[in-house]
Amino acid sequence: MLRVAVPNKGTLADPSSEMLAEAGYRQRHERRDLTVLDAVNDVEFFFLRPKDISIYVGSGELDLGITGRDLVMDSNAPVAERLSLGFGGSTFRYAAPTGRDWTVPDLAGKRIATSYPNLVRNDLARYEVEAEVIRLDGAVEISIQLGVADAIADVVGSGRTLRQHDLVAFGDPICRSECVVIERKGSDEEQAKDQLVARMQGVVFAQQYVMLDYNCPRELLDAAMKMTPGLESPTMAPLADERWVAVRAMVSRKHAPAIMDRLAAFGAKAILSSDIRSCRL
Ligand SMILES: Nc1ncnc2c1ncn2[C@@H]1O[C@H](COP(=O)(O)OP(=O)(O)OP(=O)(O)O)[C@@H](O)[C@H]1O
Ligand SMILES: O=P(O)(O)OC[C@H]1O[C@H](OP(=O)(O)OP(=O)(O)O)[C@H](O)[C@@H]1O
Ligand SMILES: [Mg+2]
Repeated sequence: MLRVAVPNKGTLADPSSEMLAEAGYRQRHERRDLTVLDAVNDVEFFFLRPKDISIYVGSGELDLGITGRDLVMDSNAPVAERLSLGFGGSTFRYAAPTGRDWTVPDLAGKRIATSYPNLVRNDLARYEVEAEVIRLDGAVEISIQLGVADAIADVVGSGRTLRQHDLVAFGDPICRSECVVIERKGSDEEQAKDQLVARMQGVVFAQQYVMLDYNCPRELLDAAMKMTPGLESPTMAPLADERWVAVRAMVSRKHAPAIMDRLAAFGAKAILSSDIRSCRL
């Protein structure tokens, strides 16, 4: 049976479970449940702290895990990324009080608070900067005003928390993170792993596209096909009124509103956009 680790708390927990449910897997009903057996798909899910997930997968106890790339890098566990899930995007950055132009070499001899000590130590080594790394569990942005650190290294999402504490990010991002599926190469469950990853990939693709349906005047079909080429080519079906053709094509979700505007301006009618729940491309 395939054994898969899923975040039990934090930013990545709900979207990870929702994506697995969308891919057809059974998920927990009670937030306190630590395991769920999906007998139909022959998978057991383990709900673990995101920080611990790469340790379990790296040790070979679990076959696949869902967690943040930054946490994987901090763990130094022997795991590889299989798939990016398109959510939980963040950067991991140094930050320090505003009012000065900080650079990474300025950190020499300073105290840097972080919840990701290995990630930070590895990055400082790359710059050959020696500094004291202070490990905290969270709320790292407050550590400077409380006097335990001179700078921090932490997850930046919107940047709101940094602004609230008069901190400014500096240096290249230490890591660009998002939620990923990880594996340890060489388990006995390679086929089962491939199947779960393919189903998750189907949901990731589905979220990146919408299905567009519209009616197009027959004489404008060539131009319409150029606007919505679909994957191979759009589906076309004649309407009862011979002057019109129904067109259906997948388009990228990001570009769909602009494409709909152009189709409407062009003379298409009844332009509908609908979500795709899962797909294989
Ligand atoms: N504000 C955020 N925006 C985007 N991703 C975030 C944010 N905060 C944390 N993450 C991502 O979540 C993962 C951290 O998991 P963690 O267990 O620390 O959850 P958390 O969301 O910080 O919740 P908590 O601190 O309550 O446990 C990392 O991969 C990190 O990049
Ligand atoms: O750039 P922002 O959108 O403001 O997000 C960044 C903040 O979000 C996370 O904190 P979280 O809420 O997980 O609390 P924690 O520090 O206790 O982990 C992270 O550690 C930052 O503090
Ligand atoms: Mg956190």
